[in-house]
Amino acid sequence: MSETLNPFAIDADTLSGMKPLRPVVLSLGSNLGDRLANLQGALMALRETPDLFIVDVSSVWETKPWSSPEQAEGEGRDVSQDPAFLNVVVLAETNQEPLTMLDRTMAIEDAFGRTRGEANAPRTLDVDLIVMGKVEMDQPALQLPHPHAHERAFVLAPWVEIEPKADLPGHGPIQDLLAKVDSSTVKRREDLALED
Ligand SMILES: Nc1ncnc2c1ncn2[C@@H]1O[C@H](COP(=O)(O)OP(=O)(O)OP(=O)(O)O)[C@@H](O)[C@H]1O
Ligand SMILES: Nc1nc2c(c(=O)[nH]1)N=C(CO)CN2
Repeated sequence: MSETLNPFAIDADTLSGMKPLRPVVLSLGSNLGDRLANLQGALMALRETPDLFIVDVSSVWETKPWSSPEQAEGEGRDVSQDPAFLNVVVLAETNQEPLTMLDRTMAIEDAFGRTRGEANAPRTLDVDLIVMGKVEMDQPALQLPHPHAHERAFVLAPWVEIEPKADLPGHGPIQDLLAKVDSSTVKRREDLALED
């Protein structure tokens, strides 16, 4: 039988260059400067990121500065007097590699005046990668899933709002995780929203 030409066929080279789309969850926070404008700008920059497709954005949440239990017990910075954060969670899909995404999110932080000093210091913009599909990484530059996500109400509450059935790999359903953390530290700001 003679071979017919299929105009929709994808050749082998193209196919091997195609990377799978992975779901990605990002946490955005700001507690310095014009917090809402910083989050809005970061969302626009994410929308302009090649090969990153925004699927959903949570409400804006006002959240108390969080620090790890060790830090709260006196090792490290006392964040209790720091200004409150505004936080949102963004769901997206990407075929970028995790470290490429990290480069991009750090460049976005820099563009919004982020300075890097002490851990948990007030910041104009923080963009954390929470999960990227099933990727597991444990390098200083990038840990996936984010090692503190399961204990952070400021991540879990906005995430549950837009993806209630999600699981955090290694920890289970995010609704159950949210039930275990102190939700009195986070409050949805019904008067605020990010624009598309
Ligand atoms: N999942 C991740 N998302 C973002 N950055 C990460 C992640 N895993 C490791 N990092 C690394 O963490 C470094 C410090 O980040 P950052 O200054 O934002 O820390 P932090 O916000 O004070 O604390 P935390 O990382 O607990 O949110 C970054 O340079 C980045 O390379
Ligand atoms: N409420 C709140 N607390 C934090 C936040 C944040 O975004 N929101 N980010 C931190 C470092 O990533 C540390 N603590």
